[in-house]
Amino acid sequence: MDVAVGIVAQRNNARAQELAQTLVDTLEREYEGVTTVVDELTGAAIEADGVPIPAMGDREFVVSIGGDGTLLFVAREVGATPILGVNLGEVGFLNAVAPDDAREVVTELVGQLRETGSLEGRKLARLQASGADGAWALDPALNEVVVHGPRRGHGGGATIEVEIDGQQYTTSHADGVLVATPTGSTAYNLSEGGPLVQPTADALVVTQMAASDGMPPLVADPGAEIALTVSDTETAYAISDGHDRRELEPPATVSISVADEPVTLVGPRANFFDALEKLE
Ligand SMILES: NC(=O)c1ccc[n+]([C@@H]2O[C@H](COP(=O)([O-])OP(=O)(O)OC[C@H]3O[C@@H](n4cnc5c(N)ncnc54)[C@H](O)[C@@H]3O)[C@@H](O)[C@H]2O)c1
Ligand SMILES: Nc1ncnc2c1ncn2[C@@H]1O[C@H](COP(=O)(O)OP(=O)(O)OP(=O)(O)O)[C@@H](O)[C@H]1O
Repeated sequence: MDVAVGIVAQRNNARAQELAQTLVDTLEREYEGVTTVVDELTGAAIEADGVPIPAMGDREFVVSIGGDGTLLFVAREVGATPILGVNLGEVGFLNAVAPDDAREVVTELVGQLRETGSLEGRKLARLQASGADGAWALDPALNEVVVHGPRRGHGGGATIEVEIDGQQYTTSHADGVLVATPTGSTAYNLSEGGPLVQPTADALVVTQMAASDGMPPLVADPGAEIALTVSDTETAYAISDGHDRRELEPPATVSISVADEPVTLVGPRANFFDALEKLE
């Protein structure tokens, strides 16, 4: 079969752009029937034609070269298209492949596609967050959805009630409340005292942020319908993966549950316990 591969390099990162060039050269020169396309910024840097990243949605897979932020960004843009994460960032928790191994892994994936017509991927759950009656929705979150008051710290919080499947879990004054996926458990959730979750576990985590009268972080059923109601403040925000942000008009309720469409990662799986060392 013909194979089409998308490649996104972290912007302003010459090393990432060079690796993108190497992958383009390797795949286009050494393999017949394989086409590559890069994103617009990478294209400008390596003097190739680039396409908007959402247009890579019809590729067999997309290579994200950069840090965790770049992978989160690519995942937002390409939806269900499988992603291979190559780590050129500082933490690189979501990206299992080292730059020196990228060529080999990419060619292996192309080989697999040609032999079997498909790729074995791992599905990572995302969260959907929406306002009352579905009036608005955030981009699906791979890490977490945060609802917080006007700002972090003294005097910046709000009262936030947490309901799980219609039952109250806790109400407290807090900087915010976050709902994390297993993937996101090692990110913001960890800084706020939430538990680490093994990536193969099917669960959601609800963690209060600097609550004055809080409850322990809760590991919730993946099917849970979570409602966060924010009050006693002029403004508040709901944020997906630190990027897609919605200003709320309190009192306001944000409904959070597992999204229909997961992210699919391909390539070698990072060893979770080894990867934890990166967080220290
Ligand atoms: N205090 C905090 O820990 C804090 C505050 C804000 C945002 N964040 C995280 O940053 C994410 C957005 O990432 P970005 O790179 O666009 O922003 P960013 O540039 O602010 O990076 C935040 C850091 O989080 C790391 N990170 C992201 N996802 C991770 C994961 N699943 N496991 C371990 N580390 C991870 C990144 O490598 C980076 O070091 C948000 O989803 C949130 O989880 C963390
Ligand atoms: N090729 C690109 N085209 C457009 N925007 C990009 C591109 N690459 C990265 N970005 C933007 O940069 C952000 C990610 O970069 P960020 O500085 O957070 O680095 P990172 O991948 O997390 O690496 P590090 O770990 O070094 O911080 C994305 O959210 C996106 O907005």
